Amino acid sequence: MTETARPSQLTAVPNNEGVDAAVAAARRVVGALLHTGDRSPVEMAAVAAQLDAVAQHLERHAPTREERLVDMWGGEGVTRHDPVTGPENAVAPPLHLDGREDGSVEGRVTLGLPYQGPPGCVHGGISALMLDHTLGVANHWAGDSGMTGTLTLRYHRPTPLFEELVVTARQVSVDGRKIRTTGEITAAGEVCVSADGIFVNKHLPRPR
Ligand SMILES: CCCCC/C=C\C/C=C\C/C=C\C/C=C\CCCC(=O)SCCNC(=O)CCNC(=O)[C@H](O)C(C)(C)COP(=O)(O)OP(=O)(O)OC[C@H]1O[C@@H](n2cnc3c(N)ncnc32)[C@H](O)[C@@H]1OP(=O)(O)O
Repeated sequence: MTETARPSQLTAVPNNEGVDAAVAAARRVVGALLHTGDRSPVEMAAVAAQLDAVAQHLERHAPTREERLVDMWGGEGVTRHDPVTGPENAVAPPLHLDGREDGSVEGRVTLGLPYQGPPGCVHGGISALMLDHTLGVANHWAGDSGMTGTLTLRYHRPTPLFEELVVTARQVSVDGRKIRTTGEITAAGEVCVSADGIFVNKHLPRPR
């Protein structure tokens, strides 16, 4: 194999400390709020006050938005903030993607109640989000990448919550600036959602 020197981890690995640890706790809070709901003895007004106090503390010590944007895009490697894989983003499931030697990328994730659409199943927009991102990362892994121009999805069967999902994607072709990419989400070996994307080779400048 000639590719062993290439890093195959295409998404940021969470540090179990710093903001990543706080974000993991925030994800837990989001899940716990949804699981608890209003029909519990929990005093939600007190919970709201505690959470507001945490938010206020963070806001007081945050850099400006412009500074933060520069910081977010400072590294040349993988992003830590995106809403699919980002360990700094509490709304990210998070999905962790690895590059495979056959040129495709693969990630595994189990989603809970915050991502529910139909009863007990993943919201179709969340599937679209994961596939859009995974197709984008597959392009990055293949070498030619760009912005999503058209993303076509087929929902074959409901995508289950609370079960391991495998999200895969691969670049199919590059024709000038147009990049074709496909991917799918499977559960227990069955295809739940498949995606065909046309990406256009364009990159917005990083904030400086
Ligand atoms: C978020 C994290 C990013 C991290 C990046 C850095 C490192 C991280 C490492 C790994 C991660 C890698 C990747 C990131 C993962 C996911 C990425 C997320 C994807 C997105 O979330 S991205 C946001 C949504 N996306 C937009 O916000 C696009 C808005 N839009 C535009 O910016 C323009 O509209 C554009 C650029 C689409 C085209 O504009 P343009 O002027 O450059 O194109 P032009 O007219 O020159 O056409 C040239 C040829 O493309 C064909 N063509 C044109 N438009 C098309 C379309 N829509 N569909 C199909 N084909 C189309 C024409 O037909 C022609 O084809 P032909 O040559 O054959 O005639």
